[in-house]
Amino acid sequence: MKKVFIDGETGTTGLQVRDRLLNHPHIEIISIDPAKKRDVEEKRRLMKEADVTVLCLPDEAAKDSVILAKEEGCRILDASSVHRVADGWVYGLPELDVSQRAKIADAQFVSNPGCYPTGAILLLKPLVEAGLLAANGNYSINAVSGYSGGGNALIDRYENGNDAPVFGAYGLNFNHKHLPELKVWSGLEKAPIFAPSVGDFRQGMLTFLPMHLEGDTTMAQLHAKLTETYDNEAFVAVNELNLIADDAAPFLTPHGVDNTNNVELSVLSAPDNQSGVIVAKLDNLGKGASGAAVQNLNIMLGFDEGIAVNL
Ligand SMILES: NC(=O)C1=CN([C@@H]2O[C@H](COP(=O)(O)OP(=O)(O)OC[C@H]3O[C@@H](n4cnc5c(N)ncnc54)[C@H](OP(=O)(O)O)[C@@H]3O)[C@@H](O)[C@H]2O)C=CC1
Ligand SMILES: CC(=O)N[C@@H](CCC(=O)OP(=O)(O)O)C(=O)O
Repeated sequence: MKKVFIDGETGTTGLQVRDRLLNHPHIEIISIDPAKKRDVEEKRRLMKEADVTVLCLPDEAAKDSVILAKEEGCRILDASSVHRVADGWVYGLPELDVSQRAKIADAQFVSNPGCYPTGAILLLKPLVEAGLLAANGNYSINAVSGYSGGGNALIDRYENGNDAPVFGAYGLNFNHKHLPELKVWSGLEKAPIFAPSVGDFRQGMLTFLPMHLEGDTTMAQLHAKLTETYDNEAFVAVNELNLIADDAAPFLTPHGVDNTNNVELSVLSAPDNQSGVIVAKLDNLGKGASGAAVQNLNIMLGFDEGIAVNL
């Protein structure tokens, strides 16, 4: 058995990592006494005992725990957004490219991706790398998330408050914390315009990339590239190309992969085959957080990466 300490076990992400690991045959969770969850020396003791510590903490608290891990030489998987483009850290998106799994397996420090970037990077990276989308292009991404993406505070507002909007657009200062990882790991030269939103549903997420293609590139080519790229990936499915006729417009919802580690990519082409939308669907708490965390833990600890990734 390997031992995992979840620092922040009672938060939204921490609880879901714990619930998944309770079904893991080769991992034992070592828990902190709730009364001591902010006690630095107790954290240090558990980190030293654990094979990997998962940080499910607000950003500032995650930085403090990383200082301890560095002092003790412990392995960390950080679910916060602090280290996603930081030196010395490996980006925990195994499907990023063929070398990523080996990097995750060998790393002392792995950063779990943000929920929105997971969908957007899976869409953009292979298309930019193949030259089908320009690396220096101007892109706009809009997205909608379940309210659990805002952690305990937003969950409380939606489930116990009386002022939560059915729908709200935010991030409109164009400085969302996910922009750096989105730009770097998609291989873009300029950060996209990113307009996220939240709706009155607990979990689920859609990330949209609308586009007009340049030159001879077609939506069918984008679809073929995505299909080829993720052909052998267990957690990324590419739907059939949807060439939209007037009477066949799909109705997309953020649901269908809730509580799983799965991502569903769709290419929706306008009849001209040179404009349309590509879309990623995932569970912000699943592949967007806790499912991805367990997948990364499995890779770090040498287990089959699909063990216990779904609730
Ligand atoms: N929710 C989501 O969809 C996703 C979240 N994340 C990331 O995961 C991390 C956690 O987010 P989330 O689970 O949503 O947040 P929550 O607010 O739901 O949970 C954070 C938890 O950390 C605890 N905590 C705060 N400070 C400390 C500390 N110094 N030591 C120990 N525990 C502490 C909190 O306890 P208390 O309640 O007592 O303050 C709470 O239980 C964040 O960095 C977030 O960016 C990543 C991907 C998706
Ligand atoms: C609805 C909502 O508030 N979502 C969060 C992102 C949640 C997430 O996954 O981001 P991290 O992994 O970086 O925490 C936000 O936009 O800040």
